Amino acid sequence: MKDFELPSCPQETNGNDIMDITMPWFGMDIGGSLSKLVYFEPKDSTKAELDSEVDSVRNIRKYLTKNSAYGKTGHRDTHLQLNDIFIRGRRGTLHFIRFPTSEMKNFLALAKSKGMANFVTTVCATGGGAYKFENDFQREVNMKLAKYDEFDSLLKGLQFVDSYNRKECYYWSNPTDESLCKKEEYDFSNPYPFLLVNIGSGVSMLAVNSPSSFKRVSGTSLGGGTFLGLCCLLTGCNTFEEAIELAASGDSTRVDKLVRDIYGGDYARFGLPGDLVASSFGHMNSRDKRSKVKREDLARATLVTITNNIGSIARMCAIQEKIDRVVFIGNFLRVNPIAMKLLAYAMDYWSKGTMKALFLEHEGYLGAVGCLLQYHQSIHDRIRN
Ligand SMILES: Nc1ncnc2c1ncn2[C@@H]1O[C@H](COP(=O)(O)OP(=O)(O)O)[C@@H](O)[C@H]1O
Ligand SMILES: CC(C)(COP(=O)(O)O)[C@@H](O)C(=O)NCCC(=O)O
Repeated sequence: MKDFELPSCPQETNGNDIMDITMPWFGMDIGGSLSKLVYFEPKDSTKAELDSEVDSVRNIRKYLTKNSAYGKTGHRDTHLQLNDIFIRGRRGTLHFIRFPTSEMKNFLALAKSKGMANFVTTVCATGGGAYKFENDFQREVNMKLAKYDEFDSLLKGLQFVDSYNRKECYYWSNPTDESLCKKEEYDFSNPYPFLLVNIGSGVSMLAVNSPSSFKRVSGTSLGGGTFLGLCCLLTGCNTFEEAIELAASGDSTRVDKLVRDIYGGDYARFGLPGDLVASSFGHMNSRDKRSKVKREDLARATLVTITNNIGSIARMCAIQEKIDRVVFIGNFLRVNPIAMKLLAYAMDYWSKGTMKALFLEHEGYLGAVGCLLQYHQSIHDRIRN
């Protein structure tokens, strides 16, 4: 286990003093679709520390750790909880909480009602929402946001989480054979270089060469937000979970035009197999085919279209950067084995086995973790200087 040598949790009070007291430790990643909140709960507090803990802080800790649902839309992913984590010499538990960014107003009202405004004067935040909602945090709950870049945060979070969780990184073995395809652990202790593909609302691709050296090489606006948006339009579904459930029992070949629908079989000269999608949604110009298609088929075709497009761009970026390991993260992959297997298949098949698709258990929370770590580092630096 690696202690990242971060400071204990000093907190700026309203009087701008730096105090080392037991306060809630948060990292927030406010994305285009979901807000991710990571909460570090110290587990090594002395009796004196616990006795001196103010009621609001105790109430916040209890509220967050005893519940797994907050209001109608907030969730704690209890299966992702990490115990025995060391941050700046403090031992504790990391909790992972998410809510739709569209609920930010309600989140701020809840934070206010729990007395957060009285104690936590600065919260570390990353993602576009750290900029967009900065004034709302200040106005509604008197909180300052310490803002960190989302890609710096992602990479710091990735290194930290992977160093703690032996089972963090995995791949899908035998991706070209559905009956043999299964999830396997991957030793990511020697990771560089790798391509990081963050599939959030949109998609960003980073070539990562060392812990501190990366560049954003590409991106696409056809991402997780596009999948959900199109699925809602085409099927009338309302949630990501519903969209994935529909897709799981759908048949995309009733929607997509395949190579064999055009060639009658493979297009052998250029190695295009008959079951390859030639034209996504290509059948849907036919009134007859439209009349037979089900919501499930449309959801599946949407998922396949978006995923294959991301896989194809990722592969081209990996070739261009001469990288053979591609790590896919972001909440689009949450409860989404169909997409992961498709990406694993695409990387393996088109690279003739030379490229590997990797995945991470805390796929959607890396930015929030990294942001929490950076906040502690910067406070540490401020105290030292
Ligand atoms: N409960 C959910 N609600 C909304 N979108 C979800 C949910 N679970 C997974 N997703 C998917 O995750 C995407 C957002 O991923 P995320 O990594 O959180 O990105 P962002 O930072 O842009 O919010 C959504 O566009 C959607 O495809
Ligand atoms: C603007 C973003 C970095 C925001 O991140 P997100 O909230 O989607 O995770 C991302 O949506 C993105 O890279 N979009 C693709 C832009 C493009 O390269 O076309």
